[in-house]
Amino acid sequence: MPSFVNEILQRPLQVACIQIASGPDKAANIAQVRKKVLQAAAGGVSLIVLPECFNSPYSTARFREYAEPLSSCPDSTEAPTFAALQKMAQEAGVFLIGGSIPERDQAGKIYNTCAVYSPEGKLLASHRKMHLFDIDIPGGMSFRESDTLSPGNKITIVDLDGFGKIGIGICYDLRFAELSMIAAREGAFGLIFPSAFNTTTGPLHWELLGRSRAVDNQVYSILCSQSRAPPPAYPSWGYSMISDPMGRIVAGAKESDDIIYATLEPDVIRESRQAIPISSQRRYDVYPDIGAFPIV
Ligand SMILES: NC(=O)CCC(=O)C(=O)O
Repeated sequence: MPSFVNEILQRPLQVACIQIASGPDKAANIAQVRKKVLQAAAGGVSLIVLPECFNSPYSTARFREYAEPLSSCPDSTEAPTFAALQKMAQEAGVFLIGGSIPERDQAGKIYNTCAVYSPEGKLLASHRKMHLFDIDIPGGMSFRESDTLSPGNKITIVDLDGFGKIGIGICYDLRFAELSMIAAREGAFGLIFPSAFNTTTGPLHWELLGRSRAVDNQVYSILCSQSRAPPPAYPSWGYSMISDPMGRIVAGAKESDDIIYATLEPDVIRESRQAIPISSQRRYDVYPDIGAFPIV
């Protein structure tokens, strides 16, 4: 069981979140991301995060058209986005949390998938959005990802060599505290959520959820959103933000395109856990230990 004695974040980590809006031109979306990744990397960061569905419009009717097969050796004709991400990570020399794009499996099912690359361009892991965004708020946001997407079935924890572990979720996954808690209990120092929240729930829940996941688990939470695009595009909330383990927002964007930066500090995790020792105060004599859930 990791603790502050056995550092969960081994050294300070400089992070950037790229907040952009995607449009219908896939090649232009990829080119935009590449430009921003190289720009952020020039600032000396080691980890870059992209938003949800950055290679396509965020639309269930369009996902299949933009979907690509995922492999550790992507073909640039068949999978131009995955191939570009792999190359970008290498070119920039950073860990790259590749937001998400629609992924097509061999059976033709489509997933909302985040691919994670090492600074050498190796595919380290992939996360398929587990909780599909199906909501219907009268007079507000209605969306049904399940019309075209299939859900993933695993919690994704990635070892960033030399730093420690992170947990990955995609947007709506943020609402399910179990995913975050299990990743944190497995030793993640940070929870990363490529996102495209919306303007109905965003004002109420986005900041609340981001800060809560950080405080619940005494880790950093990193929420990277699409920026707000004019109608008829999906109304992304924006407001990418990084919260520290005390729930302080240490970097934040507004609605428009931006790159936000923060340094994640081992001391901040250690100090919050020493000051408020919730991990040793849990009442497993009263309720079950969800953090003991086996990861397959
Ligand atoms: N892309 C998403 O999963 C959106 C989630 C969202 O907006 C919410 O309210 O939850």
